[in-house]
Amino acid sequence: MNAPFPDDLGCVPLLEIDDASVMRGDRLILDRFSLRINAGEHTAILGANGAGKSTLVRLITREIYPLARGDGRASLRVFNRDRWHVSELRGLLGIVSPSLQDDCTSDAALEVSEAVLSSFFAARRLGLDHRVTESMRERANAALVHAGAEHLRGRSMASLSTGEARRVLIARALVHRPRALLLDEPCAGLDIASRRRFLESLRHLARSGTTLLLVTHHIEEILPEITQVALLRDGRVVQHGDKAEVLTDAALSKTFGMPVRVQRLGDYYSAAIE
Ligand SMILES: Nc1ncnc2c1ncn2[C@@H]1O[C@H](COP(=O)(O)OP(=O)(O)OP(=O)(O)O)[C@@H](O)[C@H]1O
Repeated sequence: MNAPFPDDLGCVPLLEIDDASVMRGDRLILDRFSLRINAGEHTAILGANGAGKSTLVRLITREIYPLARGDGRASLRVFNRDRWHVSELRGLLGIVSPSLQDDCTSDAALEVSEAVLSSFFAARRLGLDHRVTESMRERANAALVHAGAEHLRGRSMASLSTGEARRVLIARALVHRPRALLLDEPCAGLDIASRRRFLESLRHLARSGTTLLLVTHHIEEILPEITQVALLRDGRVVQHGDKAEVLTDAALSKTFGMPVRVQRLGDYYSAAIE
């Protein structure tokens, strides 16, 4: 049974995954997986190729489902609820993923503002039956400004660089003023300067109150504002907690299956294979 949303979502866990097991094909990919992230705790989920990160993202976004638990209890709750209406979910958790980017950039006729506005209708494009109000346009413009993408208005999504398209997708997610953003490999395909600029824009979002859940292979992308890190390996959480306690040589070596040396560079971290 779902409880009504409390007025103060800051006091409930953003994400609770409790003993979730997920099969893909005939393989068990997430094995009795548990993770709890509190609202307001900017968190990075770090793991090697094949650790199960995308599977976890798809579990959270309900593209795939966990196996039923023996006790009948739900193994996934977002903001204290295990069932959502899509429109409610969009208002809570914005999602930026490679599959969404592929969908939007493969449509040659999709224009940037339309890509953002169509999000109000949970659609990829605006249709004849979609009534766009002035307030929706204002919110879409504000989201584009917030994501640093206002100069891209009028361009087709297919014509944008990877980094530009990523900013538009962030605007598309922000248009609902979500409490949290789930970002799956958001720096993939960006050069080092674009990556740094993009990470700075995420820092701005984090400081303005949007909780970030950043899924990545790269320790270098863990922003100063991110205080919590969960390490994944073979579909399980190796370690989860305060960044400084989790980002150690031993924990990273276990996560990546090789001797890793972690370095701290100001507010950022980096890692190298020894
Ligand atoms: N549809 C599928 N059928 C069978 N196995 C799958 C399927 N999708 C993913 N897997 C397997 O699940 C494991 C985890 O994959 P997943 O894509 O979640 O990892 P990841 O951490 O996101 O990896 P990467 O960083 O390389 O994207 C991998 O071993 C992968 O081969």
